[in-house]
Amino acid sequence: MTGSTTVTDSRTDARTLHGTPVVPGVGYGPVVRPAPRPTRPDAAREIGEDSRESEVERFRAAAKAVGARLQARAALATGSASEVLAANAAMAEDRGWLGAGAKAIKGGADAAYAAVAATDQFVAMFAKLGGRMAERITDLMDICDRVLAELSGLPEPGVPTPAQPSVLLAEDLAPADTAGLDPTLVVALATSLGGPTSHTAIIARQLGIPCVVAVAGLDDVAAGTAVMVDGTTGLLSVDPDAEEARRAVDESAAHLARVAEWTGPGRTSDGHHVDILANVQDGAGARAARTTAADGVGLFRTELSFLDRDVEPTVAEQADIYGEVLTAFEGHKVVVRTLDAGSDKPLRFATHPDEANPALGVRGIRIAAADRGILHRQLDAIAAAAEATSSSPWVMAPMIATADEAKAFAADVRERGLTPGVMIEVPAAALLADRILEHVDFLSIGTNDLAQYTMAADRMSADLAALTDPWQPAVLALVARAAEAGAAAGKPVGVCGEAAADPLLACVLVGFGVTSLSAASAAVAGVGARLGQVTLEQCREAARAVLGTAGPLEAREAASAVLG
Ligand SMILES: C=C(OP(=O)(O)O)C(=O)O
Ligand SMILES: [Mg+2]
Repeated sequence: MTGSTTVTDSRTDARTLHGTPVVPGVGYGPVVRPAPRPTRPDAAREIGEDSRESEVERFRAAAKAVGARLQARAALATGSASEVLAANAAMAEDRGWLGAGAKAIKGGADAAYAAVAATDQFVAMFAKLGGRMAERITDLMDICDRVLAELSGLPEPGVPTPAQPSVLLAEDLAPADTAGLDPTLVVALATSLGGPTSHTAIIARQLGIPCVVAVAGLDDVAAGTAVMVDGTTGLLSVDPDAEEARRAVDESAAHLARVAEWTGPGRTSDGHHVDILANVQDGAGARAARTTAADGVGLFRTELSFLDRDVEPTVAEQADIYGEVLTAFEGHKVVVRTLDAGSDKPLRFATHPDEANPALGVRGIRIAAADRGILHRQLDAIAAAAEATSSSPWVMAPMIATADEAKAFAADVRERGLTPGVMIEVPAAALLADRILEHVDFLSIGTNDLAQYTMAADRMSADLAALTDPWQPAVLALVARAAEAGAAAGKPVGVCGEAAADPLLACVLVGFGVTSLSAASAAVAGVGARLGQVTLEQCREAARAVLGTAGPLEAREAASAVLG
């Protein structure tokens, strides 16, 4: 039940695939695909004594080619992406690492095995040193894979950096892969797996790359084929008419440019104020969000800053990172979420290992139940960042299920002079929102997980994408209940899940009584512009209408009928 089909466009005879649209916009170009990681040899191939010198040369030449390629990319990239690529290029030609490889070859090993042996040696050393050195492990393993691929004549592993604007197709992408994408070179993105709230979708939205997920038949589209991805309709056309495709890209860009002219503040056409905020994951994201009309940050996903860490960052390191976001939005509202580790966002230093069912396991605030120290150190870091930047961030906990959890969290937050709130993303919390509000100052509804847990459907599953649709009336009924509890208590209730990034649904949420909408930077203007076209009464009428429907399609239609 994917809701995805394959049809033939009779006008162009192009093959059209259907998926779930997640980031609006149209991109057209040749397909690039991530290359698989090479298999690491676990035993050496014996090299005869008289061939060892040339084997050393082969090893050095492969490392040099990898370094040169990374260096060339660094020269084309800008900002931190360029710095990271240059540092990795230097690592490929590190004398210590090359020396360790050459030594293994002189001992009789082949170049591929020597690359792995040298890497293992340095990985062990970096792990022992810890801190910043330990963070280089992933980079070094990546260099090793690239050298192995070069030695075997295979394409470079991982997401390629295309030479021309291209469309990236993949099964699914890790957050680390998508975070480094250059939107001028990857003009659209489509995956065969992943739901509308998967992190591929979230990061694509942050980068403003048109994106469609859960596309059936995608795996059959070969690299190099010209495709057009429409992130508004969810259609992917294979080999479309080139002229028509270019026209569609231009029209979509013109539409997005008109929307981008929206400058805020967030309000309905009759002046009802709604905070339109941005979701960010680090300082760079916050600085980018600052260039939009966002009134502040409604969700700072702190865990995304630490996906590549093996060990918990120190309080000082954390404070620096949080301070960057606070500085970018000086004088504005910033809502910091404490670590939401586990399940689809595993952190090596905070995730409970070996769980049969991680989405229902020890994730989010539940980690603090086992290790309160990790939460306290993070709150200390947020308090230190607040003091250093003279700001007053709001702080919220993910995955709260009970009023007692909210009470304990609020006490820890207030102790540090900060404002406590919680996320509503577990149905139990939505149902008892009134009792939770006795302890905290605000709520923020995470519709991504709320949909997952309400519908008992994995948010990462392409097969279940129709169930995790935030337009599901059951999910919306819980949102309405939490918003009502907030209105009764006179406390703000925001939405920071992907529902807030859908301009039509955003109006419905306002109709429920939601006081702020937080979406990826790329979605801010679209949401603000749409809200400015409707009255508060229209939003309320649309909200009443969707609650009377039986399914997401009917709910969308009911809202469109009222909101236009
Ligand atoms: C905002 C949410 O949190 P995340 O997507 O990071 O789990 C959510 O669940 O809606
Ligand atoms: Mg969540």
